[in-house]
Amino acid sequence: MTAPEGTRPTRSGPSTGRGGDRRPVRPPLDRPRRAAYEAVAAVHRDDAFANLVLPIILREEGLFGRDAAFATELTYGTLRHLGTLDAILTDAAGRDVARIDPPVRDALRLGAYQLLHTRVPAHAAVSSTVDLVRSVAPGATGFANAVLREVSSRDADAWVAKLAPPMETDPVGHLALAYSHPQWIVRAFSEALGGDLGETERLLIEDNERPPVHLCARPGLIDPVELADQVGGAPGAFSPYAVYLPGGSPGDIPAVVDGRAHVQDEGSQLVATALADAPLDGPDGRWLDLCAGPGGKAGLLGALAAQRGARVTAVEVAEHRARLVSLATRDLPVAVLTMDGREVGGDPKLPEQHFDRVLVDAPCTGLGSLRRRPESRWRRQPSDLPPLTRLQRELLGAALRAVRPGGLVAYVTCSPHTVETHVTVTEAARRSGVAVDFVDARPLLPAGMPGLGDGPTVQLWPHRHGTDAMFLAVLRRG
Ligand SMILES: C[S@@+](CC[C@H](N)C(=O)[O-])C[C@H]1O[C@@H](n2cnc3c(N)ncnc32)[C@H](O)[C@@H]1O
Repeated sequence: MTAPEGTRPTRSGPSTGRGGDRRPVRPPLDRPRRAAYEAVAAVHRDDAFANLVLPIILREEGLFGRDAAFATELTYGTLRHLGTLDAILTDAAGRDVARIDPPVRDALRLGAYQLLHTRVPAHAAVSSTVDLVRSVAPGATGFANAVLREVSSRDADAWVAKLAPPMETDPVGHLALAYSHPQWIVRAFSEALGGDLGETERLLIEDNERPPVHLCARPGLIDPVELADQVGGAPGAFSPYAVYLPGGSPGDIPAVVDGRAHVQDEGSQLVATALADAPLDGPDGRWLDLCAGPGGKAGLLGALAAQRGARVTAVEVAEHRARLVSLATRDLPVAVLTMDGREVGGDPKLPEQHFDRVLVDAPCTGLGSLRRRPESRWRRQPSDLPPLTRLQRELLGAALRAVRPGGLVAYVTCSPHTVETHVTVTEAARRSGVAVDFVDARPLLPAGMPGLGDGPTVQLWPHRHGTDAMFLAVLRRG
């Protein structure tokens, strides 16, 4: 495709001099867009994670403050909206995006994102993207220019109206295209929300928002109101330990540096606290975190355990993640074991019927935190579910062996997929061979918290509670 007449961007850069060569001097590629391009390209080329690769690129480029924020917005926004952007680019280019040279494709995605989802003026979005294409694929500037002119001929809503199937006949297809999620994930969310398409839509919208940063003021170490004052934030709506951070880098906060607070979604705080606060008869000194890496919940449980004279055993199979647990729980009564949590009963360090409270924060698809990992919705596949659910069942089975009679097990996922939540819990309990009762988890969450459903399990939601979509089931061993 060649650029139609009159669609080439005009340039107004300073001239190189009088008379002679009057070609404009091109401004150097702007560094925030270059950084965003490098991050998006690394995600697609190297399977990188945006949240890991982008900070490195920003540091290498020396980008801070507003420039870093702009690069971050472009990177995360482009990756979140990728499905919709690709459908639009396919239409605008007259060929499947899969058939566009990858460097040009990633540049076009960034350009289309700026045109449709930011306040960047159209001429700036087009010309900066063409500059970018010139630097990565000089022969493709005319093509890029023409595609972006076509993209800019409609706004985002008009593109959705043109390309999405009708909501009435194909609601999943419509929502998937309109809100840039794979169809199988839209279907899973809708099922977990009881088929309520209006709520499903609100959830998808929330998934495309920049997530807030929550801090956990570790109980007994720092008062959350004091922490909120220090960071210019606000105490959380639900968790007694949550503080909402208004901006800035959490790593620069003294209380985070010295271990009195850590970064943790409020939903994660709530499920860990629910286990710690659930009424329990008999001894209460031995707590177990069976899937502890990188240590967020172990940090909170450790601080609560310190106040109550209990000790936490934190198990993590991956060595580097076990090291992170040790760091996150230094100075707390937490012993870290690097081993497979399924070895309960097969290793003297993990005896059967020994622990009073057990947390299984199981490995899962992470569909409940898509806001935080912008590329993960495109990486995850339905085929991930069978091996994950088998592991979840085995870990929950191990937890039910580890807990003493009368003791409590909390099963937690950061996914609302019913196969990872209800199906896993029901199946693991059935296969465990021990008597198990479901404890109603709703009263274990703060009084007055809305939208907790019919129990006994609890599903938190970004659009209802402002948290990740954490699932919680609490089981008592008979
Ligand atoms: C959802 S993450 C846990 C998050 C953690 N509780 C926190 O709050 O920071 C699940 C963890 O389980 C670990 N894991 C996976 N299989 C395991 C196994 N068989 N035994 C113990 N840990 C396992 C993973 O390496 C991962 O760190």
